[in-house]
Amino acid sequence: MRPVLSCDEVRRLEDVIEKEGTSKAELMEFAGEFVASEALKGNPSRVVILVGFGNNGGDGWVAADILAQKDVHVDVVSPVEPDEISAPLARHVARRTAGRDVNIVVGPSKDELGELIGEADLVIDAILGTGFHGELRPPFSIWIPVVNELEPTVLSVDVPSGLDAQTGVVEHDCIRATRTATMLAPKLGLYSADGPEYAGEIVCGRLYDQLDEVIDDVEHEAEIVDSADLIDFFEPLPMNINKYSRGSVLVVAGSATYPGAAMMAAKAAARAGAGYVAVACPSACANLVRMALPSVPVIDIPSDSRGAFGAAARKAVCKAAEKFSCVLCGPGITTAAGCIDVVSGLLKMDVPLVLDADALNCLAKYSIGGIDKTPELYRRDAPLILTPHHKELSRLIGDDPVADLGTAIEASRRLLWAAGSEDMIVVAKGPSTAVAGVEKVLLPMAGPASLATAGSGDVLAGIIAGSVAQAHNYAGPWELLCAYAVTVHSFTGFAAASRFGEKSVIATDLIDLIGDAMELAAESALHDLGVLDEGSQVEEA
Ligand SMILES: NC(=O)C1=CN([C@@H]2O[C@H](COP(=O)(O)OP(=O)(O)OC[C@H]3O[C@@H](n4cnc5c(N)ncnc54)[C@H](O)[C@@H]3O)[C@@H](O)[C@H]2O)[C@H](O)CC1
Ligand SMILES: [K+]
Repeated sequence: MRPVLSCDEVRRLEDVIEKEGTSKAELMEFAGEFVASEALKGNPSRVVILVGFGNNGGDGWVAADILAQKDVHVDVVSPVEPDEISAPLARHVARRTAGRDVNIVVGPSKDELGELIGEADLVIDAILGTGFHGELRPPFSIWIPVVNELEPTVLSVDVPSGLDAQTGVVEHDCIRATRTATMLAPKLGLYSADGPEYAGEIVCGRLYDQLDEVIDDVEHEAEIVDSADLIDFFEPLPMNINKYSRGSVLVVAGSATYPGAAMMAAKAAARAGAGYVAVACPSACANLVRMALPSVPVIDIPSDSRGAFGAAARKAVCKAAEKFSCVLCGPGITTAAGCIDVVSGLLKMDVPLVLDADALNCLAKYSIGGIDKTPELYRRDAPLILTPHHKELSRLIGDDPVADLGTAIEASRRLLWAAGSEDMIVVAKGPSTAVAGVEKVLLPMAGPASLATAGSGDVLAGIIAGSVAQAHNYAGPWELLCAYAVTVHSFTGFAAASRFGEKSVIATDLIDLIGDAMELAAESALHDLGVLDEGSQVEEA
């Protein structure tokens, strides 16, 4: 797993490194060397380097110096003369570079800037990094649209300029990078909100050779999960199993209005590998589910007058739930009184439980001011996995806003710290999904935008429940198991997008591709580990 840091954590890490004897000035030299080495990969003959007033610009000035020494024609575009640069370290390297064989262009007009970029093979964006806040000011608010309009190959330094490195939000405008060379560790904003759209491919410069020894001296906002980290989940099925010992899931879902949610979640749990999946749904939709899923037993639960779980549902559901290795509750249930009862009944049982969709809204409904204030509702001895999207997560914490990855992680931590349990996991769903546990927050590989389609969450909930059900002898951490399920879901998105077209994917397509997705994820893990070479992977896929 690879750490992702907040801006504060990066600053603390720089301080730790400085205490160990490597100054910030030296780090800037290493950052510039890394940028230059990334730039040279494309063998450019002309490079335009856009620099700002701060240390991000400093990295750009160092790279300019190195590239010029490698016989690359370098134009440095600066808002001011090197002597007028405000950050002392950056001013020092700018003055030094000014004495070398580089062409410095101070405050160009729009046309001059456009001409320079038009002639260049590569643009290096060293305008703004982690120090950028608020609204983009001139001249950068003028430069950035000129760059984007010409669509050159752009290498951004640390983060694309205009992106808030912490939140990933682009308020006004932002450089569209082909690649982002980030320093020491990726910043959270590269994975949040607008980050993935603007950052392009992310490469990380370690800068400091003893990074592994000091990186744990600061907290990590999150950790990126690579397929290789999930290798243990791709074991083939052992011979000596039966349908129950493989793992069983009870899907407590559906209503007269939303029978499809129960069908999709149940089928996904089975496709994810559970040997026995049953559905407990209101009698109002039981026959529909039976007809749609011939391989799935359906337990009739008393309905209310609208076809949702009724007053007698809690007892019937809890009795049925006793026999299963995992219970998934929520898809399509509504928030009727009987549903709230069912959720509270299941929470009192010590069965591994996944709460999704309306089960989360039921939980929010019967706690005042957010469930983080009423942890007794969900303190229990078996794994509890909550799978909220941003709106559901906001409801769970008393309607405080959850708008991006950073606020989703913060909200998840509020719930987890209140419960204080290693058995509780929040899968905070969004364009980048965070899997948060009390110990750590994981960022599994994000799927394509095609996954933003109705029912996609029911499929993910099914994959999670199916995976938990199979984890009999699993010693944890549960975060990693959920990260595996999220990764498989992401791969279903890629597989479905290539088969049906990016815009045409619907949730039911994903279910039948879960098996393919598991194979793609396994191949990607073997490739990461160097067991499969590039050629064989392409052949297999
Ligand atoms: N992480 C590391 O170990 C290293 C990082 N380095 C680089 O340093 C930058 C951070 O540098 P800093 O000087 O703190 O900030 P910036 O260069 O990003 O920007 C500050 C600069 O920008 C101006 N500014 C701020 N907001 C705006 C705005 N809204 N509009 C216009 N201008 C704005 C402000 O006036 C400041 O002058 C980090 O990203 C790395 O690239 C080091 O090289 C060492 C290693
Ligand atoms: K930048």
